[in-house]
Amino acid sequence: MYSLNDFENKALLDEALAEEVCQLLQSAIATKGKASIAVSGGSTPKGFFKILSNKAIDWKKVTVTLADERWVELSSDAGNTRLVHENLLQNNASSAKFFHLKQGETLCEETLADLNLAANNTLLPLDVVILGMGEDGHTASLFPCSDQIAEGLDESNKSALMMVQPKTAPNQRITFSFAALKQSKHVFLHICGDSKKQVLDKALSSKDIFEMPIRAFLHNDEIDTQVYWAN
Ligand SMILES: O=C(O)C(O)[C@@H](O)[C@H](O)[C@H](O)COP(=O)(O)O
Repeated sequence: MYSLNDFENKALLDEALAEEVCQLLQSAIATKGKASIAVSGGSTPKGFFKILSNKAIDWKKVTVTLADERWVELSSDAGNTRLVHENLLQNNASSAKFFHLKQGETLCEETLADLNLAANNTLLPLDVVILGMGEDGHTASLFPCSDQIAEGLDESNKSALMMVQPKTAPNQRITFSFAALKQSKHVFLHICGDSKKQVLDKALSSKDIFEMPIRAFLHNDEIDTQVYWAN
């Protein structure tokens, strides 16, 4: 299921989302002494990252990771790691821990097994996940038409992290599976602009998750996806 939170503009959305996430991370820290959050890359979240980075959170108790990453050099503009370092892991948030999804040179079975173990030991289930959405209805790197989409959307998938080779976008990816993301305590979908609203409306209008993987989050009764949208 989902709730739509709409805002007059992007700046108001970024403020509200950062405040909500701040409270959720503080509450997780108060309850269990630590918190974890997975964020998305892309062009949408930069303003939100900047505001969140200034929030008074005990950031050294927070582990930040990405919902997905391109398997490219960490310094590359094509990846999300640099974006997160330059915009979120700044100011107060510079003391947060960062869980790198790209570790090692090749994305082989052994690398994935190590990463899955480390993710299970350090940050899963996530307290907060902020998803983005592509024009084709992909979220994280769960791309429709990729050979890995059945595995990616399989609710009983034991692998939290998996390899995806999109057919419609560049770079091999590593992504959290739907099975892992759906365990997150709080799920947000952060989208801006008219065209994304149209994609959202299309996603809400029918239920085929393989056509639009974001539907897996919007139509699942066990997930309360908070959609944050501004024009
Ligand atoms: O790294 C990424 O690209 C993502 O995690 C991806 O799922 C993204 O969130 C959407 O493609 C939306 O991207 P935009 O914000 O650029 O529209």
